[in-house]
Amino acid sequence: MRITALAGGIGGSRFLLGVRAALPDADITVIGNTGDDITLHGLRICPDLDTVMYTLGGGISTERGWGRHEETFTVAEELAAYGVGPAWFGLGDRDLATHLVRTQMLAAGYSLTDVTAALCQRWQPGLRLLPMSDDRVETHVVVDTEQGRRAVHFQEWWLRMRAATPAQEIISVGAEQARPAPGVLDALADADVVLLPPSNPVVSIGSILAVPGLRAALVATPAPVVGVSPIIGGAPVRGMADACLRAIGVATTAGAVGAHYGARGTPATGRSSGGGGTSGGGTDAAAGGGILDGWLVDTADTGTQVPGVTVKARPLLMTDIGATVEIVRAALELAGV
Ligand SMILES: C[C@H](OP(=O)(O)O)C(=O)O
Repeated sequence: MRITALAGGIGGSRFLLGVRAALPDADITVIGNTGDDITLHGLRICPDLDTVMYTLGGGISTERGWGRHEETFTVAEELAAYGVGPAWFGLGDRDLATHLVRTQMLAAGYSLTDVTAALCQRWQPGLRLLPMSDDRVETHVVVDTEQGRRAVHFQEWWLRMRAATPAQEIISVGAEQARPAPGVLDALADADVVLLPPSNPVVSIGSILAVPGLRAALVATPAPVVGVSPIIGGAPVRGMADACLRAIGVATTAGAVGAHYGARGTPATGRSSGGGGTSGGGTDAAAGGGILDGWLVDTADTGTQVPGVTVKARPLLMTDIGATVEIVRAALELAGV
């Protein structure tokens, strides 16, 4: 079976562990979010791609959910001693090696797709990890500060501001010019099933959908498309998705997020921009419309309805790998595969 999943970082990776365990023989392709990417100290850092790679490759810090296990932070401490920040970004020593390799390869002319494949040679995640685009797309957040309105990088808003400063707007800078990375559109067209893990619907899945052509490929694929709600009982399972949803005028409920994704082929209600949550991918709106055939919600949200979408309720907490496998099986059952 060919499974294609769109994924952010921590939530997406935990779900993917379940996909791999549920279907060890499946051909799994992951289209990873690169909107969180940032350049620090001259290094290109791809937090979500690395979280998928480390989690599936057994190198993740399971306590933190991001970065390497058995990590040290000597370089970050030395930088701080020079007064060089930002202190809010956790740059570990082991992790640094990944960014050095990536930056060196990008500078030598390799694409992010090639670099990601090369890094995965080491980690053997058991799936094909593709960046959503080889072109640079960065999520920026418009906030009001004492110095006035300004745009900050998503990482600064998420990590330094803890998403506590209301986002006036979330923008996918560069999305309109971005092209899907090689293999991305084929992975959607050739899939037997497409899964949307319980990743952040705005800054993870929304960023991926902001790449022109991605939404249209989801609408057009003959494969069923099933999503798993990241919202349970009116709150995000983890992360600060509520702050992101507020910014795009979508309520923090499983039903509202399902309607935001929308029934496949129909104009989705509640979707505030063509980019699927973030603005900047607006040119894709013409090819727009909803993307879901099925929507899995938690039993806390039993009774949720999304017009045109088959909704099923079951426990959605990914407490351990066994529970996650059962969620994946329910998603596949909903997809009818
Ligand atoms: C819900 C979210 O999942 P991600 O978008 O990182 O996959 C998170 O873990 O913050």
